[in-house]
Amino acid sequence: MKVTENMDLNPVKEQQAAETLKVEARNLNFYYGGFHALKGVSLPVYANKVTALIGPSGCGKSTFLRCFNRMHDLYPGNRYEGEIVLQPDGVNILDRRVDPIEVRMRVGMVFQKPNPFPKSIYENVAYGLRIRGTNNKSLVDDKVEESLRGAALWDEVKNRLNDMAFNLSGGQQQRLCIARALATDPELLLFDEPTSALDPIATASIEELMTELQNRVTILVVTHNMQQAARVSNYTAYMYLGEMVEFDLTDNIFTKPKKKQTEDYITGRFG
Ligand SMILES: Nc1ncnc2c1ncn2[C@@H]1O[C@H](COP(=O)(O)OP(=O)(O)OP(=O)(O)O)[C@@H](O)[C@H]1O
Repeated sequence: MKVTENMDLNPVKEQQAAETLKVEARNLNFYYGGFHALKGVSLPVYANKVTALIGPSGCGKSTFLRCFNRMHDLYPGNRYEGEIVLQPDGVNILDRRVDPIEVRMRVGMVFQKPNPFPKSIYENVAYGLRIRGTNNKSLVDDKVEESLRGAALWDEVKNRLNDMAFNLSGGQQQRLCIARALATDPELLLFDEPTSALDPIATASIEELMTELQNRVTILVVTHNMQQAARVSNYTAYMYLGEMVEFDLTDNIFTKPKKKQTEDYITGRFG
């Protein structure tokens, strides 16, 4: 390779430049009433990659994640400023004119504790399709199977689709919630500490699933577990007191962070 004077030799920048942006937070501020919880946060989220949000308790990870599907709209007094731009259409999903229900079809969410609806396994997965008005039985059947396969649950439940979802184990319930989120073909999946209520075996299967799902969806995950961030993510963002401190390739964050604050956190000296 011929090196010219102006050539950017920073491999991180080169790698990032080669990625496709799926969604980008731009100078995002968020307020719970009078409390300023997110302060000018910007973050690129690259398509078909896993991006992990880490940081000490209370730094705003969950608050930030919930902005991506307008979940804060459900409570009065909450206020966003700034933009979250979803590609490829460049729509600012925080724009009041954008329907939050439509946003939630494109941006799915999986919570810390598995939260299946009090319905059958089948109806849990079919739920989003029914909201969308898809009622054709064979279409719904196909989508339910495809989503359960996508969540690596099909083989375990194919003969008991009419059982209540609560009869499944915790790990199976979490995979069911992932299948439910996948059924509407989301472009972005948000995971809020998805394994903190699970045992190590169920945790490993969810982590494996996240890696497989990258082929079809972009993932943003909040985790307290730094080993998990290191195992599953391509990019990591470190937050502190409502601000974005550092964002980089996960390998760099864990081996050569640029900011001392990040280094102190990942080495366990603080937080
Ligand atoms: N509904 C709410 N009303 C007012 N303040 C809130 C609300 N939810 C969270 N906060 C505050 O916003 C800040 C960020 O909280 P958040 O839950 O986003 O942090 P976090 O990094 O996800 O924490 P943890 O890792 O403990 O889950 C905290 O100071 C918290 O007390």
